[in-house]
Amino acid sequence: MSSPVATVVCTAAPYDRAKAVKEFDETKVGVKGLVDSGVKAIPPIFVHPPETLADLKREAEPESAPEIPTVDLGAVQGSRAAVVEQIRQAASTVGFFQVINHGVPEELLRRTLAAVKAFHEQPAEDRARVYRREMGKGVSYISNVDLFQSKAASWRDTIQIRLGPTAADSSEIPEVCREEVMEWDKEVVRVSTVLYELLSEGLGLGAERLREMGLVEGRVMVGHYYPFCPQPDLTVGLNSHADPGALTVLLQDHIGGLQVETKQGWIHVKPQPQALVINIGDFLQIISNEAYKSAHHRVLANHSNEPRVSVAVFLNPSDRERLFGPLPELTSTEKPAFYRNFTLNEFMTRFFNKELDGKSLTNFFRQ
Ligand SMILES: O=C(O)CCC(=O)C(=O)O
Ligand SMILES: [Fe+2]
Repeated sequence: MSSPVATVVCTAAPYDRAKAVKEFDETKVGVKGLVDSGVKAIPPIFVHPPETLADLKREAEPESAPEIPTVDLGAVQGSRAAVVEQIRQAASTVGFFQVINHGVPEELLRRTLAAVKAFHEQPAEDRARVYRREMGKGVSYISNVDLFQSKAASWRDTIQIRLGPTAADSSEIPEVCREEVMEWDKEVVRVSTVLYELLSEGLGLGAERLREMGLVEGRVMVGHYYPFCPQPDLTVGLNSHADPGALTVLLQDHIGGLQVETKQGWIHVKPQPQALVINIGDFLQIISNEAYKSAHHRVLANHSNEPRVSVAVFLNPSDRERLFGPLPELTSTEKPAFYRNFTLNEFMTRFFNKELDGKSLTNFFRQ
């Protein structure tokens, strides 16, 4: 007699990722809400594929580890040419540098980080009120800008505030951070104007060239909050990406976790009290005809008990319908334009319809 054949009945429903993502989004309280609920393991929607995880680099680095350059902006008074050269060098290689002596009062750096932290640590119902994916009036609180496009979600929440050319109405900006965001914006405008002048000179152009293209006017601020992650080796804080805009001015707290991809591999952007981190975006790589380079960067999931806070302001041209491409002064028969012309609308639509996992500029290569 043959033995009875066991029939295995699988009662567990197959895992429905799309449903889990939607349910998470509908909580409207982000990763912070999960942490507050006491999760000890990260939900499966946050687990990244093995190829992403294998490449993460968390180990402590030796003292001799490479670092991104630090430029002393205060030295402009002594030797402007030397500062232009340091910035040109950084912008044309790693695409990332830190600036010190930028003139922003230390207490404003501290207050801005504290205000963004306070926004994210408000009672859940206060955050949920501004949780939305559309920028609408110019303020939106979301977890993962690419939540519905990405293969895996990241351990991070964000408040986005439009600062220009049409800024969010100040009454729309949550009161806990309103004053600080507005003061911060003024300082970013001042510092980025100086940086564009130095970057223009580094390209051999007149100091006003980049600024006159309106590259300080289109501004969006993001205030990121990276809560403690119980399983930091299974996810990331922010996927590897290059910023699409012209220039990014970033303020980070003391926790660390930001890394940039260089010829020597991924290196840490070490928190320096009072420094601002500056990076070149794809747009500036294109208009400089690759004299300046945007770089891939990412943030590791935060394993510290203290949350990590960072505030980035993305600087873009204000005119979204104008045609942009490599500047004619930077192209020649020996160095023809590497990219075709495009409008910022076309460029940004391409960026936001995909996962944050790489460069968008390959779509704009000249055929
Ligand atoms: O949080 C950080 O340090 C980096 C943020 C960033 O790269 C971005 O918002 O594009
Ligand atoms: Fe970025």
